[in-house]
Amino acid sequence: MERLLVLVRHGQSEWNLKNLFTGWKDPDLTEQGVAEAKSAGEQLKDMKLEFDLAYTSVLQRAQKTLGLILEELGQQDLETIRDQALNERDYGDITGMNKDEAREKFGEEQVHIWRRSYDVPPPGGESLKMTSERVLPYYRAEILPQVLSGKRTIVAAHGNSLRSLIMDLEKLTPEQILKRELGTGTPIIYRLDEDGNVLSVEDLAG
Ligand SMILES: O=C(O)[C@@H](CO)OP(=O)(O)O
Repeated sequence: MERLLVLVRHGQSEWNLKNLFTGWKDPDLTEQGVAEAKSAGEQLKDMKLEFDLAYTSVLQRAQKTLGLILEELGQQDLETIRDQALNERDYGDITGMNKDEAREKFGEEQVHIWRRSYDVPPPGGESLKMTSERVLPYYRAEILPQVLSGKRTIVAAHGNSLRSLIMDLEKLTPEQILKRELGTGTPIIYRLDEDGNVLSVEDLAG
């Protein structure tokens, strides 16, 4: 039996383009983001992949990315479950701030710690560790059992919610995961064994 799990970060959003901390804010995709999502769909179609179930966050950039991918695959009516557990990490008080302006105001090092340390949250927001603490229980309770039952599953979510999942799937250390940058609209294809361990991983970013 095939146990297929595809993860994809949303295409470029308006706030990615403006270089703003986004978190739980809900900007739309840019034109480039739409193109990235369509091209992710084409890549999956070329690989002859099809899905039985989809998951996404409650944020439109992830939902629209998923919708465009499914349209390319001719699967726009696929059962889709939307859950806040898959949302981007909450950036708290710095949400909406320009990332370069934040570096000027708080210093390069502090901003790097907020963005890429494992367990230091930005003020009023979530660290990657805190993000994992909501993503992983949801993955284990809701998504994994479906994958293990043979439902080919796609998850369209966000840089940091997916990082916490990838860290767990690939058994990475905090240092390893924090160096991993996920491309917008780039699918990562996992095949799992019957216990949910990764048998193979293919990152279409190459
Ligand atoms: O702004 C955000 O919400 C995220 C993802 O774009 O940014 P970062 O790269 O700092 O994790």
